[in-house]
Amino acid sequence: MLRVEGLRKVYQEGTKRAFEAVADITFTVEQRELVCIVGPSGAGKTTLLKMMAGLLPPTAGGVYLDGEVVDGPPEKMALVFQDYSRSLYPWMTVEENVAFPLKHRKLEKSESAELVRDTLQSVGLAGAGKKYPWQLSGGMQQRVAIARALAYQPEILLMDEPFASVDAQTRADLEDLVLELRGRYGVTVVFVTHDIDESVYLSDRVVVLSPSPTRVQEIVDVPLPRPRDQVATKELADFAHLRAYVWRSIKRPEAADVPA
Ligand SMILES: Nc1ncnc2c1ncn2[C@@H]1O[C@H](COP(=O)(O)OP(=O)(O)OP(=O)(O)O)[C@@H](O)[C@H]1O
Repeated sequence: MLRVEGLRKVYQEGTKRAFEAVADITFTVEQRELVCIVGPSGAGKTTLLKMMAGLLPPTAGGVYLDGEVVDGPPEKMALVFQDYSRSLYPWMTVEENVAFPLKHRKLEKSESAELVRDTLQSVGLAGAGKKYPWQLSGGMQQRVAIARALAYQPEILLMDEPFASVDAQTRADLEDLVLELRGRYGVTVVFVTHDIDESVYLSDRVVVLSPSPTRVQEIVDVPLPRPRDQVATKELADFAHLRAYVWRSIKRPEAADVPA
């Protein structure tokens, strides 16, 4: 349903300092799939996600959602970024932040209030609606950002290193929250991460990117059983094997020659 085809991005095109960030990327994401994108630092992961979100025009190729070209932010998509402190409005309460994107939808006030209440409850923040973001911990603020994205009722959630700025325990909790919410809302998730363990733990498939100018190095299937569990899943020999495989593919592309 979401197809990335021959995508290329050259920054400052036509100038002497033109820089090819993304060379040629093609892959598809099926409905309800959870696909992680990993790659070395500076590989162009954010550039790719911005093009997928219709925020950055590609130099060549295209992104297609249900067969239609994406040339601006699609109604069916929502985004969650790493930097929750900049993505939430500090002068608005948690409820107002979650309700903000709903203003574009012509919803009854009661309908909008119900969506805000339900999504805050689903991320475990039922009691925090009247607080301001700066009164919450980093992990709680990121939950607000997730609730805001879900209240918009997207078919696709694009997440750009959403848990890179929180501590390890909170990160594990938020990973499980994403898995639970995907089950509950049936949303398709594209998740950019630096963290190989995180990519294997969450994914149905991992798209491994090469260093810049970026190409798809390979796409790794992750047939680990669901529901996943932070301890039981990570104890599996298959988890260790996949993790090592993806790691080698990123660090030493030529060394990932044992099939996953
Ligand atoms: N607006 C821009 N103008 C020029 N070059 C840019 C611009 N945005 C990004 N780049 C360059 O494109 C390359 C890819 O950047 P991008 O942020 O997409 O990579 P990334 O894989 O998300 O990085 P990281 O792993 O560090 O988060 C980098 O070399 C970066 O300097």
